[in-house]
Amino acid sequence: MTASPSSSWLLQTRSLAVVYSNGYQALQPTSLTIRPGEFLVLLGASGAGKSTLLRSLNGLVRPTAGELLLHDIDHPLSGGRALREHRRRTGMVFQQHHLIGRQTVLANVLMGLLATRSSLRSLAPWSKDDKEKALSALDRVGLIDKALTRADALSGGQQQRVGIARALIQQPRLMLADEPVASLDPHTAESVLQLLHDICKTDHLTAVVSLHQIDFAKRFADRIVGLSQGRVVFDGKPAALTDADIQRLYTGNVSHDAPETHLDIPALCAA
Ligand SMILES: Nc1ncnc2c1ncn2[C@@H]1O[C@H](COP(=O)(O)OP(=O)(O)OP(=O)(O)O)[C@@H](O)[C@H]1O
Repeated sequence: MTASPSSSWLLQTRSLAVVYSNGYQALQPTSLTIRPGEFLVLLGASGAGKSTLLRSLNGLVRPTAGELLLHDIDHPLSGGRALREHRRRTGMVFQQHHLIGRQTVLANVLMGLLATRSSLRSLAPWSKDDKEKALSALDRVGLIDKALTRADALSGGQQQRVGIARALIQQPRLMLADEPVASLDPHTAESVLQLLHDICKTDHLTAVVSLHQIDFAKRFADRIVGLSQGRVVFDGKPAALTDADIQRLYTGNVSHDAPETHLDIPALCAA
């Protein structure tokens, strides 16, 4: 099913579910509608299913049931041209950056263009235009002066900025960021997340970002989707997230009959 180009939604999951090959159901049937330009943060304890949901949005994890709908591409996860087109327009930012350490920063950013090219074209050398695009992406993340530095000579925060530039060069409309600041110190994490947020807002990109830091989620998200044991247990604006919701998210305590576990919520928020 396809909606009109002026659609008020970019993507929808309809009862999307994932059972891994060992039989574990990491994502229960999940239906979400994600609007263009929305900065959506996925929260939940370790193992709640955040990465599984996020990666199923571009087929890095294959859903075993349900559907993913895009407003302008039919059956985006069906493979072939539809999946290629969906991935071409989807930037990914990973916790561990996945940079090639011995290559320059510029070369790493150019790698982002591979997602947009046929395998034949990707054998050709980078053009002047390609390099200008890469430098422009580096400029946006404040690293143009590091273009010719080896990637492994950068700090963790700088490497993550390169990861953002590599995603940006694809000119995506959807950004999927899987715990993009989990391995950074709190100050660097905040500046990298602020940058990602600002770029998404300026370019009107839709973002789905998994995070562990509740305070960042509250500050940056337009909408928080909270997962517990593969199920959505919260979906709303940051201001609507209560201490009880947080408790439920981080204890997996979805049953009202289950014994309560008390968490130090202020400490969690500040972590
Ligand atoms: N390839 C796999 N095969 C089997 N089980 C898996 C696989 N990948 C993840 N899981 C399991 O699925 C559940 C959800 O994992 P997922 O990585 O989506 O959680 P998460 O919320 O992103 O966790 P974290 O915050 O620790 O990254 C976990 O119990 C995990 O062990």
